[in-house]
Amino acid sequence: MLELIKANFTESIQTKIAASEALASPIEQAAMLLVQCLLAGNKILTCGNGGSAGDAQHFSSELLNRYETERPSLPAIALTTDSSTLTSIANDYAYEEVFSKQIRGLGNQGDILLAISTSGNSRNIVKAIEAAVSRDMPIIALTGGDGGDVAGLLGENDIEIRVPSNRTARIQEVHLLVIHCLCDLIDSILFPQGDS
Ligand SMILES: O=C(CO)[C@@H](O)[C@H](O)[C@H](O)[C@H](O)COP(=O)(O)O
Ligand SMILES: [Zn+2]
Repeated sequence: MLELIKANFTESIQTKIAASEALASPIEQAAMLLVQCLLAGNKILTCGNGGSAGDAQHFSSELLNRYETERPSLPAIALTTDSSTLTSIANDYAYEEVFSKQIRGLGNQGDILLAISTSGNSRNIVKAIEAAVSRDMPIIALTGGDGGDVAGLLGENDIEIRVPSNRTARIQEVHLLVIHCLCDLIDSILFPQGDS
C-alpha cells in the first residue's frame, strides 16, 4: 500500500516537472489571450466531463469570486452546472450537444472557450469546440496524451495546453496546476498590487 501511495506521488511530481518545461510557453500565451479577452469586455466559458467538469467550475469560480487577492469579479460561466439545461439538452437531443447548444446561446464573438479533456476525444468537447469556432470564439484546450480529436480541430489562434502523460489522473492533476497558474498570471497582469 505504502509503495503504491509513494508511486502515485512520484509520478505526479515527475509529470509536473516535465510539464513545467513543456507547458510554460502555452500557459503564458493562454494567460495573454485571457487578459485580452477580459480587457475587451468579453467573458470566458468553461466545460469538461467528470473531474474536468470540476476543473471547469474551479476556474470559473476563481474568476467570478477571486483567486488569492482582493479584486473585482471577472466574467466566467461554467457550462457544467445547470442540471435543467444539461438534462433537457441530453434528453431531447444528445449528450454530445450539452455544451455546444449552450455555447450557441451564450457565446459571443471574442468570448473564450476553455475546454478541458484529458483524452481530447469526448464528443461533447469536440462539439463544443465546433460551436465555439462557429461563434468566432478563441479556444484554449487543456488536453493530454496525443491531444485526441481536439488537437486536430484547433486553429492557429487557438492554444492547446497538452500535459505530457497518458494517465487521466496525472493529467487532471496538472490541469489544476495550469488553472492556478492562469489565475495567478491574470491577477498579476490585471491587478499588479492585488488592488481592487
Ligand atoms: O476524474 C476522472 C478520472 O480521474 C473521471 O471522472 C473522468 O473525468 C471521466 O471519466 C471523464 O468522462 C473523462 O473525459 P475526458 O477527460 O477524456 O474528456
Ligand atoms: Zn479524477
